[in-house]
Amino acid sequence: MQNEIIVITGAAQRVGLALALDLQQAGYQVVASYRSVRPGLEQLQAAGVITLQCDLTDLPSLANFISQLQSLGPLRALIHNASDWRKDPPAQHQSLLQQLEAEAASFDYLQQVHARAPYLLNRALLPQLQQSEQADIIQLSDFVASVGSAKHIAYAASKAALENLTLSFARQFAPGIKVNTIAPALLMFNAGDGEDYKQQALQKSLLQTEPGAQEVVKAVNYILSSRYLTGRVLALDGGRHLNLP
Ligand SMILES: NC(=O)C1=CN([C@@H]2O[C@H](COP(=O)(O)OP(=O)(O)OC[C@H]3O[C@@H](n4cnc5c(N)ncnc54)[C@H](OP(=O)(O)O)[C@@H]3O)[C@@H](O)[C@H]2O)C=CC1
Ligand SMILES: Nc1nc2c(c(=O)[nH]1)N=C([C@H](O)[C@@H](O)CO)CN2
Repeated sequence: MQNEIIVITGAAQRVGLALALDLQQAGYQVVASYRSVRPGLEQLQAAGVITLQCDLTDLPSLANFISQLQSLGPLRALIHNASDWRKDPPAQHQSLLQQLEAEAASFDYLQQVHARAPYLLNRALLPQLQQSEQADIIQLSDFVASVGSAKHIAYAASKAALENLTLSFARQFAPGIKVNTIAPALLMFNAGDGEDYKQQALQKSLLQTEPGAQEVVKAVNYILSSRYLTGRVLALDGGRHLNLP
């Protein structure tokens, strides 16, 4: 694995940061994309991770990111981690048109981050993934892609689109490239989450725990090491699917 290149999107904080640091430490050369400058950037750079700025919804920015990656040679893996967990807009706009515009903008934006950018990156970087003896595409989805959501309907739909990409790309890119998705339920709370919210969220799964980023790190390492897993969505959800009334 020495110096094999792994690209991770949205890696300046939280899960992406933990993944980038773990894989760099394991001997890969990690290339991390970031949108905003976060404290994690310094940690990445100190560890030797190559950091590239990109807004994945902006096509000129994405094109610039892809051309920087194209100069790097063979890719061992591409990990689609970048994500925006925004709620559906409230019904508060003055006119019907304004309401539709707000909802359409949010819907389109989420499709761009979670489905369009992975679709474009997978296709553009295919020749470099094919140059690796063994290559992986790993996508980060969400438990709600399979059951829907009350307040994050557009987010859940965009993650469902991402999960569907797993199927087409796994078929198209086999046998050289494995394509898998990880679908976590709660991993990490956000700063500002209150105690009541946390208790409610914890009780949604059978295991009732906040597992943290390392759970994804372990799942990614498992997928990278497997020679027989492709086209699958790996559930990482504490048994949330069985927590029925
Ligand atoms: N955290 C959790 O409990 C759960 C997470 N997941 C999934 O796991 C993955 C990691 O989660 P988490 O660490 O919480 O993710 P975050 O919400 O912390 O987002 C990761 C990064 O994505 C970046 N990003 C968002 N929009 C864009 C964009 N348009 N262009 C480029 N980068 C962008 C953000 O950049 P910026 O810093 O600029 O905001 C952010 O740093 C995600 O795919 C998430 O959906 C699934 C279920 C539960
Ligand atoms: N991109 C993100 N996706 C998700 C987040 C997040 O912070 N960023 N958080 C969650 C929640 O943890 C949820 O699973 C329970 O509150 C879901 N997706």
